[in-house]
Amino acid sequence: MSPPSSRAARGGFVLWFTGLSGAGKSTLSRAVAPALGADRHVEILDGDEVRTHLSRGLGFSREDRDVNVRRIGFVARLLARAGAAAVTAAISPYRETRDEVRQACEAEGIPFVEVHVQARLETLVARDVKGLYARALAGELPHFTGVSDPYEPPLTPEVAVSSDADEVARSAEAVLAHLRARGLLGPRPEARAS
Ligand SMILES: Nc1ncnc2c1ncn2[C@@H]1O[C@H](COP(=O)(O)OS(=O)(=O)O)[C@@H](OP(=O)(O)O)[C@H]1O
Ligand SMILES: Nc1ncnc2c1ncn2[C@@H]1O[C@H](COP(=O)(O)OP(=O)(O)O)[C@@H](O)[C@H]1O
Repeated sequence: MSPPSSRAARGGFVLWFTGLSGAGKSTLSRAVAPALGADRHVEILDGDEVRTHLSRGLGFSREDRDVNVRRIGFVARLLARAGAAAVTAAISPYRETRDEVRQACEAEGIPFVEVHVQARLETLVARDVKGLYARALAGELPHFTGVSDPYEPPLTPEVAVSSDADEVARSAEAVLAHLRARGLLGPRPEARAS
């Protein structure tokens, strides 16, 4: 196994989006991904997609969510160890479990960047892309995050964006600016040219 310094030289990191269903995790992960890939491989581990493959059969109890989040964290860590930008987009509602994944990454020298994608419940209910909030509010979906199940927001995320207040491009730029400031991304293309 190679030492952490050579991993860091290849530039792998974990970019972890967390937030309620419909807050914009997938949208933002897709928006930032092209900018991450200039000099490294990029993979997106999307909650919905993971649940059709890696976590097929898991439900939404605390135990099942924790298994799901730990699996996503494990795969993200392997990808980052190999030099990729591993982008994750799962609700990941429990602080302790997210922090466990963070610690496992940081123990190996892998940067872990947590992005809280905030949105007011009323915005999500109005959006209701999948019709799940209507069902949850009608009592038809028990354990629905933010309605009938907990969501523990990060206390000190590296980046917090609000999809109520900001356009996708502005939120994406906030994430990319943080990555640049950390030295995880090259300069903007126009800055490089000048
Ligand atoms: N009870 C309940 N609570 C929350 N979400 C539910 C639930 N049932 C189904 N869904 C759909 O599953 C998606 C969330 O899966 P995740 O893997 O991201 O959740 S978790 O991190 O394990 O908590 C989530 O997708 P996103 O909207 O992409 O977040 C929902 O579409
Ligand atoms: N500022 C914004 N940031 C992110 N998504 C937004 C924003 N404004 C509207 N949306 C819309 O909200 C929805 C978010 O859905 P999605 O990205 O699948 O959320 P999640 O992955 O968190 O469940 C999309 O339909 C997206 O177009």
